[in-house]
Amino acid sequence: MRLRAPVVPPRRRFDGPVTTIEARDLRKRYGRTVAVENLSFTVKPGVVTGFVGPNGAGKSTTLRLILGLDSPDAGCALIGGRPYRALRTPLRSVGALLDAGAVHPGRTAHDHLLWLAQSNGLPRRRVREVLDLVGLGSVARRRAGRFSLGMRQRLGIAGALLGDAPVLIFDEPVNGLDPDGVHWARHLLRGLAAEGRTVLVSSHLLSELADTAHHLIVIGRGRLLADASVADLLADASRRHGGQRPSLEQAYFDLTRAAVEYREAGSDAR
Ligand SMILES: Nc1ncnc2c1ncn2[C@@H]1O[C@H](COP(=O)(O)OP(=O)(O)OP(=O)(O)O)[C@@H](O)[C@H]1O
Repeated sequence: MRLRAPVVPPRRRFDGPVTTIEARDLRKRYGRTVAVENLSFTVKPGVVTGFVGPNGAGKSTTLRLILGLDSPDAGCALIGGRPYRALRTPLRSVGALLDAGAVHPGRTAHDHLLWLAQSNGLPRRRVREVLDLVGLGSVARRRAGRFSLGMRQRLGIAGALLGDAPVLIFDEPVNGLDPDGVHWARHLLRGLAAEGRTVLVSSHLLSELADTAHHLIVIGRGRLLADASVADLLADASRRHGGQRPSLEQAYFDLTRAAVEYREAGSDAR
């Protein structure tokens, strides 16, 4: 089914607290596999920050550590200076889309969001608001099990927006969206940042972020490779390529070339 592209609402200045996401010397290993090693960065409000790296770089692990779904072996992850598990109203503090498939297939889109809203003390009216915002208003009473991948993705985005949080984290948000949907999602993410929110978007495909992100955090083999604005990354790459104008993709390949293989603990003396 083809959904009408939802209208991105006019910008409003977000008047909630200014909040950052911080990773401080994060380390996580699974057996001999290094997932994340000495990883530190700060994600600031007002811009879309892309979180990129090759497959197996440690992006999902980092997001799970930030969202308190896993515990680090060392270091810490903070949202507004607190670990996720210490947040008193988590969904009002941080909205996240990690796995769009994590919806009971027998529940309607409306009931899924209502359940989320009620279990987080959020007003019922937010359900209708976010359904309209993501363009699912007309299929609100349809069971999520009958949704296409793109519709499930929109439902996941709706869940992340439910708490009107100052911090938003999206893992592969355009996965399964058609070109209209991708265009809409880009505007949505940029709009949320323009409202003054902190927006972190993870992807293993730079092309998905090239027109969206203002700033990039690049990781490979669990380590930080770059934490810079898109403009600075392009300027650096241009210097490396003798003044030519390389694409952002070329800049990314330069950074990640040596980091595309998985690594076991102790197998690399870097
Ligand atoms: N629960 C786990 N048990 C064992 N190894 C794990 C576990 N979770 C992640 N890993 C390993 O940690 C490394 C980092 O994985 P992670 O999923 O965080 O990377 P990613 O950057 O999200 O990759 P992708 O882009 O493919 O989703 C990989 O080598 C992965 O196999």
